[in-house]
Amino acid sequence: MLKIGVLGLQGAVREHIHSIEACGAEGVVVKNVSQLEEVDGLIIPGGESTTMRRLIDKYDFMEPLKKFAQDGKPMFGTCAGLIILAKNLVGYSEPHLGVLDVTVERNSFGRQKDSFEAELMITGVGEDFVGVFIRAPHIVEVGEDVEILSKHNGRIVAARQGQFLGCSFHPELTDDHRMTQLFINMVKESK
Ligand SMILES: NC(=O)CC[C@H](N)C(=O)O
Repeated sequence: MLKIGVLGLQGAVREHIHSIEACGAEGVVVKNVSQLEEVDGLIIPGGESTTMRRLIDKYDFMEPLKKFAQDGKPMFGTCAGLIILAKNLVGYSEPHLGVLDVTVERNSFGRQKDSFEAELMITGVGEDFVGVFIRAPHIVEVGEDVEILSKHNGRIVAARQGQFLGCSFHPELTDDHRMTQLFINMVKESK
């Protein structure tokens, strides 16, 4: 059985585990660096990227996460997780992991729309995926190897570059597990 880890330092961890299990894979809450060796792919959940980064540093996850990426293992960042994966962040001089070749702007859907749902057309997933956006970031620009998978009101909200997948919304907060399945398929292909 495929083992999919969810970085368990902060954020919407349990919901991702539930979604992974609904797709027939094993979900592992990754709280220790050594657990990275057990998993075939890793989800970095939504939450608060600055807090998550602080905990990544505190528990010495930065180098092991970079190695996980260098080893070609698939990674999926959702919302704050997308911010953690991105190579460039608008208004910041340094990225966090900096592995997915996109530029991301935080909290970029404006105050009135702090949280909202929108039906999305997502390549490889479907035409009617309900995305839950919570103080969501969006992708401002993508590098040339990056495939844009979805846009909402002209803004890029999902993209893939080889082993890396990122989205602005929270795919784990509905009972529609197609986005999680897309990632699990990437993990299968990488084995
Ligand atoms: N739902 C989320 O993950 C919100 C992300 C958060 N606004 C951040 O900048 O980290």
